[in-house]
Amino acid sequence: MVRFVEENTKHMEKETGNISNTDVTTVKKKVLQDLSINNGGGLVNSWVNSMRACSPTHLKSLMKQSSWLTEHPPALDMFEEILHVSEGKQIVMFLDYDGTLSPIVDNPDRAFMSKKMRRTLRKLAICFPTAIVSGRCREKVYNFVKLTELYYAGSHGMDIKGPAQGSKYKEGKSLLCQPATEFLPMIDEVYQKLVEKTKVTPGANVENNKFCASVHFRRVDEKNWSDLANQVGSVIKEYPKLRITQGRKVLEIRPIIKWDKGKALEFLLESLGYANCTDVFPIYIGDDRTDEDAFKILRDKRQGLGILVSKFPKETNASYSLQEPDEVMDFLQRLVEWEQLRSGA
Ligand SMILES: O=P(O)(O)OC[C@H]1O[C@H](O[C@H]2O[C@H](CO)[C@@H](O)[C@H](O)[C@H]2O)[C@H](O)[C@@H](O)[C@@H]1O
Repeated sequence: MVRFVEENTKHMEKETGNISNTDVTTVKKKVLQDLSINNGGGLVNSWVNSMRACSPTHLKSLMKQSSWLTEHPPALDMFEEILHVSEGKQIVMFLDYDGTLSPIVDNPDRAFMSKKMRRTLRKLAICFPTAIVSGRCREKVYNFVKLTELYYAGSHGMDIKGPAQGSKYKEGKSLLCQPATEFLPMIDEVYQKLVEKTKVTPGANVENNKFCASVHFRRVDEKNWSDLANQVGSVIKEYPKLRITQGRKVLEIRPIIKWDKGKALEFLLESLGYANCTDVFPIYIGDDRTDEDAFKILRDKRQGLGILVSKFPKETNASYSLQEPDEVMDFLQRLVEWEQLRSGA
């Protein structure tokens, strides 16, 4: 196990140049977390247990809703305060897709966004630079959203593209960032293997997200979760350059490079000309564990704010909460109305 951790850490060093001791520790921690899935046996259950632990009933009993809401107040109730702290700063919007703009559904191919949400997003993108940051591949999330005037960061931020047209925030040159292109053949290969390996598990579904892959547990009977996690582990253990992270009833298989939704947020702010600016106010709204990387960046930098979409108390680096996509839409709509009033548009 030690050798595996060392090899992955070395690989990270190669990928990212010189990294600090803190980074090395973080990577080792990540690799060890991955190993708890990859090594099979009793360890594979740690992921399944973690997924169960994330279930609403368990979370409810762990944390009291009322004290959680005190720590992460509803963003709609705090709207005026949020506007107050953003005063004089350029708001930049970052939005996750699944569970934030569209409701969580059993079939990932049917996670449609409402027309009203699309209309709101279109107006939002006129008011502020707006990016969608998703675990899905960029093309897929674009096909759901269908707005050319937005920035899209697909595959957990590993595939970033600027607006095709219609955005007043568009840079002169076209923006494209794909830090994991060398992994494309590997992800393709792993995707095929995962499809083959998991087909014995009823309800399992593997999604090819271009620079990463998702194995869905949502339609799998809970008694088969350990089997499915074992199948995934048995494929991934042959690929030390890949790691596994957990989303909502999904395992995400991605390159072990130092890139995530937080890095994507930083990259986009820099591309928009707001690197190290004090007069920028990024707002990131997301519902997933993978959004925590972005919430953490904002919290650490004391810049802007993160809003977690959740009906139940959860450990989070976000400052505020919204319960569901309908509340996200109300929040975005209020932002639009406020900006239109403010700018006299
Ligand atoms: O970053 P996101 O935009 O939130 O994408 C994360 C994953 O979202 C999708 O899966 C989730 O939503 C599905 C549809 O509602 C649901 O069936 C699944 O259980 C959720 O995990 C998407 O299918 C994945 O590829 C994304 O990685």
